[in-house]
Amino acid sequence: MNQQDSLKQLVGQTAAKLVKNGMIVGLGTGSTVRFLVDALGKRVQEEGLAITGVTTSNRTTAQATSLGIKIVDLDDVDHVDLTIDGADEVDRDFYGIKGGGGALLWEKIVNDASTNNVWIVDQSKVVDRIGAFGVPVEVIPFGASKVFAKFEHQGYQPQWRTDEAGQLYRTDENNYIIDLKLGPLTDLLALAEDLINTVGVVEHGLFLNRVNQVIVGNETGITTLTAP
Ligand SMILES: O=C[C@H](O)[C@H](O)[C@H](O)COP(=O)(O)O
Repeated sequence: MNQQDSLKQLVGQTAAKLVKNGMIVGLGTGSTVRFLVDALGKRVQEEGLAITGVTTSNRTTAQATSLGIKIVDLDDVDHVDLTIDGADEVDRDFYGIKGGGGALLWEKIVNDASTNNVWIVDQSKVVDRIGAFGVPVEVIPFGASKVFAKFEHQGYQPQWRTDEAGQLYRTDENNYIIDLKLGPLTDLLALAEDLINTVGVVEHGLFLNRVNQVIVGNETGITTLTAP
């Protein structure tokens, strides 16, 4: 395992300890969350930890179910106690970008329904100013090229997300993703507002002040950042 994966495993295993018996737990998506779900599956199997999970992607559902974690639909619970998710970038004000794995829409919905939100990241994700990663935007397929053209016109430097086969990437909701390659961002609130008000946009990957705690894995171990 390379160093970055070791850090992802470390934060995943650390966050798994936050989960208590009886909790309704939101499970994020991505390579870091995979380690969390592995660790939770182990606790379910070895300690009899009784939890109910809601997931943010079909991938996470498949992994969690295969490990014996009970998964229900978000609409079948009245709240979520704690959601643990990864992130692509986060700054010291807890402004973040998500959606590198294409799961931003369900992730934001579960985040919104959750009393507490924790992100788990390796140190490479903590930045002074978010944006270098790009901003993923989920758009419905109908008329998507019109949205793309609008973004071009606005100077947002859009790129279609493609899959391994070179086809347009499809999300779990069968939508497309357009990545905006804007570079480090200054007026985040205005951008978020503009994106969500663009007809055809379903959701965007700017997660602004949506998390209570960030668990960061670095060479010296774990650092926990708490919301400013
Ligand atoms: O759509 C995917 C999610 O937002 C992920 O949580 C995010 O991309 C981080 O993923 P990873 O842990 O693989 O870097």
